[in-house]
Parts: sequence; structure tokens; C-alpha cells
Amino acid sequence: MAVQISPSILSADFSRLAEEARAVEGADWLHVDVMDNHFVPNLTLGAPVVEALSRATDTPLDCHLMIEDPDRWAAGFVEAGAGSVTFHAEAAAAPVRLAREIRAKGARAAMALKPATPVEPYEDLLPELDMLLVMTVEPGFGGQAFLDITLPKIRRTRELIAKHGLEMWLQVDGGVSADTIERCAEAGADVFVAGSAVYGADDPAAAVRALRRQAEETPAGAGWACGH
Ligand SMILES: O=C(CO)[C@H](O)[C@H](O)COP(=O)(O)O
Ligand SMILES: [Co+2]
Repeated sequence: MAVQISPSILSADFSRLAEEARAVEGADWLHVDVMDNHFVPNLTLGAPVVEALSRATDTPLDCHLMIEDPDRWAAGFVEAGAGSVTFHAEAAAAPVRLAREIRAKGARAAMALKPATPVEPYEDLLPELDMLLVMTVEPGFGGQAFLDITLPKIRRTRELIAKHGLEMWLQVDGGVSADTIERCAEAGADVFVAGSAVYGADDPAAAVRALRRQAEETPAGAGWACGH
């Protein structure tokens, strides 16, 4: 499992979006939170801003769609330049068809689970996905406290990925910081979204490097490989 860091632009200064996108040089992805004030009680940005971001940075865009009816909107985010598009399991009407459409359009397809949504009902669907996102806060806002209750689900997801011999990535998003990243890495996550921990730092690029080092130095899968 290679560690990847995906800083969330949600915690950046929106009046300087292009500059902020370039301030995390060295990050693997730039995480873009799309919220529609229906699926979550917050409203952020849409495909035109994703298109502008894709022109502002060479870092690939990791679009996290917290919207209703992703079946209708996801393809537009691939066309806007997203390298990865994540839809929520709770919102998708036809997740298999949607994942196939995202892949056919040339992006990585990912599915997200809110903290109370179990992974088990989706076991047979995992081969259709390039990444599963386990939310470690309730989606909707940056800067929330990490929910430890999500750790067992991260472990179970990693076990399912191993059981099926899949190459898919396991992302965590919400409250990931120097205080919590080791718990996530131990549980089996390999892609780490961090908003306030990166953009709240004096040097965002240095914060990305520090988080990466911490995750890489955590014994990979220490919390799941031995069956705990
Ligand atoms: O999807 C999200 C919120 O719904 C954000 O990606 C997440 O909250 C990142 O911010 P922070 O690291 O500050 O929690
Ligand atoms: Co997000």
C-alpha cells in the first residue's frame, strides 16, 4: 500500500483558489468537496470551479460529490477535469452503472460511506470501484473532530479488499491530522484527505510532507493484518 495525501481545498482561502491549489505541491491529489445543500447542509462549488482548478494546477483532482442524484451529475465532473470522482452510496440510484460510467469517461471511480453506513452490503460491488472512501466525520463541513467509531469499518473494509485480492485504494476523510493519521493507517487506510490540518498550517506543503512521513512510518495494516 503506497501512502497518498489529498489536501482538501475546502479549508483553503477561496479568494485565492488557484494559488492555494498550487500551495500543496507534492500532494498526490487535490480533494475537491462538492456540496449541494440537499445531501449535506452546506453549499460549495460545482463543475465550472473544478474546470478552473484543473487549469490552475497539475495535481490531479479528487472530486468528492456530496450531492443528491450523482447518477446525473458525476460525468460532468469527469468532463471538467477530475481524475477521480467519488459518489456517496447513500445517494446513488445505480452505483454499478455510475461507477462504470465514470471509468468509461476516463476517471477513477470511488464510492463513499457516511459513518453510519456499513460496508458489508457493498462487498460484491467493490471490484467495480477504484477506491472506497470511509467518512471519518459526518459529511458537510471541514474542521470537525475525527470519529473513532469509524476505525472498525476501516479495518473491515481493508479485510474485504484483501479477501477479494483487489488493488483498490481505501481513503479516509474528516478530522485527519497529525493526531489521528496513525490510527487510520494502522486500520488499513492508504489515501488520506486532510483539510484544516494542511491549509490551517503555516506551510501547507510541509504539512503534506509531515503527514505522509507519519503515515509511512506507521506499520502498514498493523491493526488489521493480524486479525484485530
Ligand atoms: O468531505 C469533507 C467534509 O464533508 C472534507 O473533505 C473534510 O471535512 C476535510 O476537512 P478536515 O480535514 O478539516 O476535516
Ligand atoms: Co471530502
